[in-house]
Amino acid sequence: MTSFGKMDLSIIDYQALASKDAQSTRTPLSLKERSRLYSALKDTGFAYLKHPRINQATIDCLFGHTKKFFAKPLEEKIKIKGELEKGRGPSQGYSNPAKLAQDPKTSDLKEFFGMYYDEDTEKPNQWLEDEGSKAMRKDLVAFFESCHIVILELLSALAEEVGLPPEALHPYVAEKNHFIACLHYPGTKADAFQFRTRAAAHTDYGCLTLLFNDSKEGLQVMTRNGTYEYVPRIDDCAVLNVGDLTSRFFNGILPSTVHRVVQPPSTSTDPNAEIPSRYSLAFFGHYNLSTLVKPLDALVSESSPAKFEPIEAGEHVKARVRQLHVAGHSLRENSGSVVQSQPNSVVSASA
Ligand SMILES: O=C(O)CCC(=O)C(=O)O
Ligand SMILES: [Fe+2]
Repeated sequence: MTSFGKMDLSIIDYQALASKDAQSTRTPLSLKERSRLYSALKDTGFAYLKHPRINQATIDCLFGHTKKFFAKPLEEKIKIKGELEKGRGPSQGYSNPAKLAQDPKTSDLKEFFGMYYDEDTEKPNQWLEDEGSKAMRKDLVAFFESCHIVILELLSALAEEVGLPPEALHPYVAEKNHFIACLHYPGTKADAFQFRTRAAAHTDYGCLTLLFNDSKEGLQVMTRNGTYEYVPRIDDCAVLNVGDLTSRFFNGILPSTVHRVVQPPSTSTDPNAEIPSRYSLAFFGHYNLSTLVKPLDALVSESSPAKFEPIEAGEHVKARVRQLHVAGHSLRENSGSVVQSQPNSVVSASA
């Protein structure tokens, strides 16, 4: 197996970033952390976010719920199978690309449970009815609310860094159009990774993503020179990354970076070796569907013209979801331009 290095991402302290003094003024420490956030995201599109209102005990408890959920028989889980006509999209409820996608031979080696804002009564989430699922719902709803507050704080920091008022981007996430994916990458033989990945190379398509992993690794981020590096999990930290639409708002200054999930490092490549399962929890912050996303005026000038045409957030997300659900695996924007032919990339998987 090709050996990959580790990515040296900045660790941003969320509590410092969010802090204010007794007069509700930003402390020097907060201002420093806010500008560190901006430069980290500008460099790589990724950063670690330490203590983001959500502690390790909460994450462990959520993993407890999702482990129980995924351990249920497939017949039970597909009672809430994600389907377009059942709600807001094909991933609201249970999805299993590895078994149920149109092309299960190249699809991601994963299954997941997805939910939107739980108070959406028009297109409600799908839940199983047992006691465990009720507890999972309650805790995921609380997690959703905490992540929403974190997204507001991060957006205010990014807005201020480019000279805008802190609330400038807040109206665009007011509808809480966010999406949570509880992910399970089942244990498998190493052989399975020969032509497939746990999550094929992709960018996230929305606002900002907060990702919480268990101790099993395998997340890789593409560097500027096109190679991949591992992003190991760090205790009490979420992995934060920029989605396509925030990248467009910031005229490409903040990149929406390609990433993927491959065979964990330091596991055997013997085709018969058992590779342990992995769980992760992704909060995909999203803009309201009707938000018109175009490079912020503050970042556009004669010397640095707009790099993107305006696009409606909902249209962009819909187009990406369509790509994803035909193939059953993640595809980056303009997927034809994934030029690497790394052993585990989407290119070799589908060639
Ligand atoms: O599970 C992970 O570590 C990353 C998953 C991911 O990138 C995604 O679902 O968008
Ligand atoms: Fe992702």
